[in-house]
Amino acid sequence: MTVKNRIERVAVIGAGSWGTAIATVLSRKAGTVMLWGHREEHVHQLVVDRENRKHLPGIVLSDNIIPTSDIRDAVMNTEIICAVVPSHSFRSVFEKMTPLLEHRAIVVSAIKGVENSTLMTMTQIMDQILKQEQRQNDIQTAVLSGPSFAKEVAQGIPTAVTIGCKDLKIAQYLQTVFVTETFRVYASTDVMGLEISAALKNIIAIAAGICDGLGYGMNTRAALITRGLTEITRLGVHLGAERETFFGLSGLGDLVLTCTGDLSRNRFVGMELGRGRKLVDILNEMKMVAEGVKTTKSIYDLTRPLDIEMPILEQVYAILYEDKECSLAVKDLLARELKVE
Ligand SMILES: NC(=O)C1=CN([C@@H]2O[C@H](COP(=O)(O)OP(=O)(O)OC[C@H]3O[C@@H](n4cnc5c(N)ncnc54)[C@H](OP(=O)(O)O)[C@@H]3O)[C@@H](O)[C@H]2O)C=CC1
Ligand SMILES: O=C(CO)COP(=O)(O)O
Repeated sequence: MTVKNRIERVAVIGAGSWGTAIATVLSRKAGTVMLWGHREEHVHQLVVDRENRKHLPGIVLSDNIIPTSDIRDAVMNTEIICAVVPSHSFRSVFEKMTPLLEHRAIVVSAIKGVENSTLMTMTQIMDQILKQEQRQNDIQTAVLSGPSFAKEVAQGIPTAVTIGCKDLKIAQYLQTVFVTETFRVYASTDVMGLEISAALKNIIAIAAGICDGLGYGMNTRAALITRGLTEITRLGVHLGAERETFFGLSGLGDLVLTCTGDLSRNRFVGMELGRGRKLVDILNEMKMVAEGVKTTKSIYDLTRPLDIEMPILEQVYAILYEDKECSLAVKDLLARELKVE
């Protein structure tokens, strides 16, 4: 039995689908799980209904999950905090949170994205703010990533993820905190590899969705997953990540899940684009975040000055931000100069 380390109190910052699912996992391990949401009326609804109707319908919140809209209340007396807000809102949330963190707290990002304005990953944002607040030697940061649709995790469907921290001992401690009978956790020290693979798989999932929306078949999807993985690995290794990470749960694992799974919001955006709809209309209708849209811009801006070949990224960028026709983008990908694999 691997379900170890029952702890008193943990906090989940972000009451969307993934935050609520993680709270459900942690509720089996912790005495109290504080679940922070940014909108008071949503938190009130969680308190009254004991269900997140908007983001994770059908899952009953156990009694030890305490929804709150007061971030001080959420992080007070709490050693482990899991951050699960959309990447574009993380900086402002973390800025609010930092002065309130207990001495020696550990903040685990379960967010998959790269910030538009700074091109930073979530742990880079944390490191920057912690330094500004002179708390870099006090607070530890980590990442949770892997193939994990919120709905399936909350339903207790067997799932495996990876937790990364530069300090292996802390990653191994967090393993024991998050693991349950159905939620298996691996440890890693390759924080950059986990964050880059997690963010970039969403771009490839949009591409896979586009091809599905255009009516292409399994051959196309398999090619995209394989060449997408090459592209993600190329950038990750350039940024200092370990090659092996891209063949693990956060790399190949999440790429396969998101490029093939009907629950993926990123693949959904791609499918609708492939069917001919406009991005703005698709996003306006969605209740949840599709991180790949913003991340495509971040990674495009990040790689432009670098000499790194990212052909799928470039085509997804052109479709999302330059209104390129989807079928023309696929045609251009296929017409590229022939290569050695
Ligand atoms: N869902 C999944 O299966 C998985 C998601 N992830 C990652 O988790 C992260 C969160 O995604 P997910 O929970 O799915 O997204 P959702 O869209 O389901 O929920 C996002 C949550 O963040 C809230 N939010 C929006 N803006 C802000 C803000 N400015 N400040 C604070 N909170 C805000 C939303 O509130 P409201 O809607 O009420 O405004 C909502 O509660 C993403 O990076 C995603 O890639 C990772 C693995 C699995
Ligand atoms: O990251 C996810 C599963 O691991 C969720 O993917 P989507 O954001 O595309 O739904």
